[in-house]
Amino acid sequence: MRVGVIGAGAVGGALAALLDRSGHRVTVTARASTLPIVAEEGIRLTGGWGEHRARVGVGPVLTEPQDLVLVATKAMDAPEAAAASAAACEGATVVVVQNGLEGVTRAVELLPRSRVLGGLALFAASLVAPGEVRITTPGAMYVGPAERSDPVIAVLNGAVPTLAVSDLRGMQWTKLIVNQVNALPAITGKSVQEVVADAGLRRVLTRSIQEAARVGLASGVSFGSMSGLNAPLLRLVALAPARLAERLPRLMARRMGSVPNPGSTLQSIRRGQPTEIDYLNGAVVDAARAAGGTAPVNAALTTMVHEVEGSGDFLSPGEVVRRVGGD
Ligand SMILES: NC(=O)C1=CN([C@@H]2O[C@H](COP(=O)(O)OP(=O)(O)OC[C@H]3O[C@@H](n4cnc5c(N)ncnc54)[C@H](OP(=O)(O)O)[C@@H]3O)[C@@H](O)[C@H]2O)C=CC1
Ligand SMILES: CC(C)(CO)C(=O)C(=O)O
Repeated sequence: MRVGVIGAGAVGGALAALLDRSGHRVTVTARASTLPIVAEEGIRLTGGWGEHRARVGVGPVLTEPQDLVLVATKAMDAPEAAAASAAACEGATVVVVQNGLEGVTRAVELLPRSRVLGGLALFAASLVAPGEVRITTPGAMYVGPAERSDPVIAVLNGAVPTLAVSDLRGMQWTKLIVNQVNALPAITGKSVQEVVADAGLRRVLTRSIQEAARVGLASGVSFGSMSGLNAPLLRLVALAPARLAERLPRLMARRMGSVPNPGSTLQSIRRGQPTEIDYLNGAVVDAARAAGGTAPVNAALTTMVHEVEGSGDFLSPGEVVRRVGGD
């Protein structure tokens, strides 16, 4: 199958390499200094799914028609990146592999001649250098709305464990809960596992998770089941005393394994790039407002990530706990 991947970063690079390994004809888009490196050396995959060097086609945009296209940029870059390759997406299935709530809706508007699906990646990937990706935690992809028998699910599942989902919105919200682990590494420079091991930061993370789960419930969301999280558990976590709810971040860190995971937001900070935080904790703040409430912990975390983006200076755990305030 002809597969195009828009955005050869951590997730796009990993998926491009895995699809190449399972025999597909893969072309990726890349910018600036990444393009000549991928053209010359391909994409190198290491870590939890083994080693592979993928020789893939590469250009600034997709020019040839594709059967399947994966959009794997950060949320704020996706509209421009997808529009630039729109002609090659005509008639193709486009899977927007992205965190946050809005990616699919925006892509449907931009690509009216494509079938657009959403993709939620539960694996953790680090872009260690241009064209080089390390899988720090292997995990599944959830794609939908789709049936189990959908040929696109079969193609993806041949490369990376992929499950079809019917209620994409419920799954996007559960992923938004998982992505509560992103902000604190971006603010402190620590891995997700280090954040969870720190008592003060773990308390802040627990409060942001509980707040996000309450906002989801107030918005009428029916949380999907993914990676040990499901609707009854998240309802329990939303209402439980903080001490009990702290078990959830501990469970999430355990599932991540021992290889330090910076998360995708800290990786942007380390590269001096803008982060996606307005689409993660920021989305919780927006949803709270739409439901007539507030989300002060998620708002404080969003503000602090933007501060670190601007200054490049990480905050100490004590400062973060103080800034988030009240228990
Ligand atoms: N990393 C992870 O472990 C996970 C990430 N995700 C989600 O997946 C999505 C992608 O994240 P991730 O792979 O980490 O992000 P990266 O920043 O590693 O990769 C994004 C890629 O998109 C490229 N890009 C940006 N704008 C354009 C454009 N206009 N045209 C072409 N390419 C462009 C970037 O190029 P350049 O290098 O030039 O900036 C970069 O290579 C995000 O929504 C993230 O939240 C989900 C699960 C896990
Ligand atoms: C799954 C997880 C938390 C992996 O790090 C992720 O989605 C991200 O980093 O954006």
